[in-house]
Amino acid sequence: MPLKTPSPLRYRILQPADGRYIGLGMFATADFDVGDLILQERALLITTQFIPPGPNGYSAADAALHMAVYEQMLPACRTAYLSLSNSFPSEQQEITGILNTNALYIGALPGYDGACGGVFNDISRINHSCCPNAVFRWDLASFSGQVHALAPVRCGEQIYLSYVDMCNPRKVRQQLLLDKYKFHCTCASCMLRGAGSQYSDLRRAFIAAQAAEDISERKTDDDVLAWTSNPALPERMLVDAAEIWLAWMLEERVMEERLCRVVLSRLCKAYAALEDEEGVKRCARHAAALEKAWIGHDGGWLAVAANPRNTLWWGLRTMPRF
Ligand SMILES: C[S@@+](CC[C@H](N)C(=O)[O-])C[C@H]1O[C@@H](n2cnc3c(N)ncnc32)[C@H](O)[C@@H]1O
Repeated sequence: MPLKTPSPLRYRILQPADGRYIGLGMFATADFDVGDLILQERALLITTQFIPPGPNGYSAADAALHMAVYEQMLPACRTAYLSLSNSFPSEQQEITGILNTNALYIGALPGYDGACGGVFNDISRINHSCCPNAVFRWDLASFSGQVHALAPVRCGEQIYLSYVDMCNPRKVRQQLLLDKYKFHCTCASCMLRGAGSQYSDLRRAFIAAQAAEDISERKTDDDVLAWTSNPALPERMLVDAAEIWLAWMLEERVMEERLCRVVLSRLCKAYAALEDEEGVKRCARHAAALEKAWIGHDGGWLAVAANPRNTLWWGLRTMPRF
């Protein structure tokens, strides 16, 4: 499939003015809403060996593979590749150091079940934040990498991805980033101190714990049905709890994919059961935007937002029972 990157480009690669990041970063030159495509780009290089390597670095066979892939690149791609940053100057070959610093996870490709990584001319310039405003996804149909907004991004703001699991507490994230990517994270979340930092760690731990629970769609349906059929349970019991989960994920900018999906689905169903049309629309639109960022399309949520009264859950809590 052809690429869909908007023309002219709606971002620029610049040196961050605040000096907090090493090297360059990507900045928005337009406003983006949640789910909007910021850019789409084919990789300079794709390799079947995904980084980072084990504690002993890459084997000689890995290094030979990197060299073989590099040698197949077109000259213009090689020049672009060599101009990317290298946080591993001690690696025996520069090509491997650049790969370590810049590869993004692509996952399996048809014909190869292992994990692949890709290096990109522009996407690999995106700095890390533990409270990112964008997400990377591999789009097989166009054989390219896509970056979508995960939060509203205003013109002039820097675009960030997360390189590590954001549910970890600050200290663990910092150590992971130092070990795997050789930098001290200076993102807004890592700059929090004292009670602010403790509160952030607590909320992330809570998000991780919830995500590890049985939060399947089936469980959601069982919970919503149990609540609709028991008038003794408080009317806003389900929505109040789910709104708190959602608010914490939004405030931390930790949009844990599995948990977000279930929380928004739970909210849509509970609001429908309460005949709260605006509640369903708001949550279904949010779910549609996030799905666009994660899977490339709205996942059917726009149809729910367009017609909340058509859902199976409509009025289940408010209608008289026989
Ligand atoms: C994929 S590159 C990102 C683009 C890079 N800044 C450049 O100039 O090409 C990753 C490197 O950028 C720097 N970097 C990324 N995020 C950072 C952060 N939150 N704090 C400090 N340095 C960061 C580190 O040197 C890291 O190894």
